[in-house]
Amino acid sequence: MSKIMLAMSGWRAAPWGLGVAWTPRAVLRQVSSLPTYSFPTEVKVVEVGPRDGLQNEKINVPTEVKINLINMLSESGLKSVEATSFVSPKWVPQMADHVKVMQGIKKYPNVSYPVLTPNLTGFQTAVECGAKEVAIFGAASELFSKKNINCTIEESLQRFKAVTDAAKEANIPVRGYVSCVLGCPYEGKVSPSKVAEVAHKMFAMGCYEISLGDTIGVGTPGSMKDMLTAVLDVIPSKALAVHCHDTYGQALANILVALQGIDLKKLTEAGTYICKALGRRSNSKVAQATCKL
Ligand SMILES: CC(C)(COP(=O)([O-])OP(=O)([O-])OC[C@H]1O[C@@H](n2cnc3c(N)ncnc32)[C@H](O)[C@@H]1OP(=O)([O-])[O-])[C@@H](O)C(=O)NCCC(=O)NCCSC(=O)C[C@@](C)(O)CC(=O)[O-]
Repeated sequence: MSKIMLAMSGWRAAPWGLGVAWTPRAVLRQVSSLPTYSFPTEVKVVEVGPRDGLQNEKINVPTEVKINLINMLSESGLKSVEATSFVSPKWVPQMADHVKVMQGIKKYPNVSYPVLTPNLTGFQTAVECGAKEVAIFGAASELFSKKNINCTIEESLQRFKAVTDAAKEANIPVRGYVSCVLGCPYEGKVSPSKVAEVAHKMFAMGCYEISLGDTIGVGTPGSMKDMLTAVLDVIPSKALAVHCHDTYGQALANILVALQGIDLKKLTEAGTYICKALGRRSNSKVAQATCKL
């Protein structure tokens, strides 16, 4: 009984509306009349715990522990493990051991180990340490950009262009993160069109994949859908990923919306689609999904 009550309260906004006879049979009838959505047949997991999780740890996690963690994650079957970030140790002391981490981990042949590189300095050091994939990280919010990487969005794009140009030369794939796609801790609401604009610029400069970050976990399935609809106007879904922090317990619901994609106009045009996705919780409660058309 309590389960039914729970389900009923959760379904109040469902398409059939309020005022129906809420018997278990009625509930089942309504569920079976829901449109059926396709789910992905393939899921790509980008494990970000060693970077996004550990960058927030207040205690100093010893380098050896990080290396062991990354090795164990590789052995677990993951194909992509974000290992560290080549950022300033003054800004993020937790990642100050990036050289040792990158040089200390076992590089399994079928696993990629992307690292964050905010500028050319970081890119060059990362490559010297053996990085074969990098990620640049921008934001759809001016204030977040300033507080995170100490420059405006426009300035960040210029720095990223230098990185993507160098990466092209070195034949190194680049992922692009856009933070604050569903809300900013400083500016509040962020418009889907701003997200689409920044994402498109990063895609146009050569990122093979754009990961859309709900940095503070304020997104909901509704805002995720609106944002993705705007971004899908300018970037093909095969090049999109979502990165959902689970701060308010919404990450899995938001990922589900991204995966279903059925209501998103570009996805409905496709006869079949493969959606690569992931959902996970790390120390910092991160979940990330990547959808491929
Ligand atoms: C971008 C900078 C470097 C600009 O920082 P800055 O202070 O403006 O840089 P600068 O060019 O003026 O240089 C200042 C000093 O930093 C050094 N420096 C310069 N670049 C590097 C580098 N790459 N690696 C190491 N050192 C560097 C540089 O050599 C110099 O050293 P000094 O002469 O003072 O001794 C800084 O703001 C920074 O490192 N920020 C990192 C922020 C960060 O890592 N945030 C967390 C990751 S983003 C995230 O978590 C979101 C994401 C991706 O998960 C998605 C989501 O959830 O939304």
